[in-house]
Amino acid sequence: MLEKIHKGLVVSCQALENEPLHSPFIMGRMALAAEHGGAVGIRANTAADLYEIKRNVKLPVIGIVKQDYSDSKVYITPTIKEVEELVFAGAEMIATDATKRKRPGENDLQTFFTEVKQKFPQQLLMADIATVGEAFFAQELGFDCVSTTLVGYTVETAGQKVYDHDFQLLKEMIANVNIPVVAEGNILTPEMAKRCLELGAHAVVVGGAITRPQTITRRFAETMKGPDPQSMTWICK
Ligand SMILES: CC(=O)N[C@H](C=O)[C@@H](O)[C@H](O)[C@H](O)COP(=O)(O)O
Repeated sequence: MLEKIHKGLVVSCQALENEPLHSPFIMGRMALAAEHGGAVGIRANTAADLYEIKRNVKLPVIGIVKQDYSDSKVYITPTIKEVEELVFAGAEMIATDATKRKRPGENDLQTFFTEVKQKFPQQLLMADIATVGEAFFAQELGFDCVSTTLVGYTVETAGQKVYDHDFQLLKEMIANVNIPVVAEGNILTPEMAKRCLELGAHAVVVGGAITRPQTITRRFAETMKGPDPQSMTWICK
């Protein structure tokens, strides 16, 4: 799979229960539209969406299950239960939160990783991380690749965006790890995606800017209301 997505666009087709497009049927069609547009892979949430997406496209899929547990802030594929669902649904790669935060049941990342590898030794695993240290630790554990998915979504990185200072964090990750680094999270334009590849990203995952019409609409509406349309703060910060 890593070869198939190399230097390409992976489109994240996700809509949670509280989002207007929540439906495996719609995600299947989103994935088809992405395939028609030139995507080389899909990222999908839940086994149900994954099944439907696989009925619609031939592209490899990075699977996740977003699941909240009361005793942990980790919600992207937090336990072996979600991993099992994705393996049986046929995910070519499975992404999981690989920050150092405690997982449900006081589990830590290393124990979880060992459990997954024992049960599914052939399964490709993507580490969703937020810092260079987490990227390095994921490599040490044996993850197949890292993705910048969680930059800005942990306490340590609150307020940060992956594109800050011309993708400084992405550059540092690429310089510090040998496994592929995927750029993901708040990649809002084709130019930003291209820049990530120029900097050495293995691939780029784009979600909201392609598959969340409510956020695309909001960006238009808010920019149109703003006093200075030239400022374009949402891409230039
Ligand atoms: C932080 C988190 O939960 N990210 C999720 C991970 O799968 C998705 O909601 C994002 O859509 C995906 O990472 C792509 O990012 P963006 O939608 O910004 O292009």
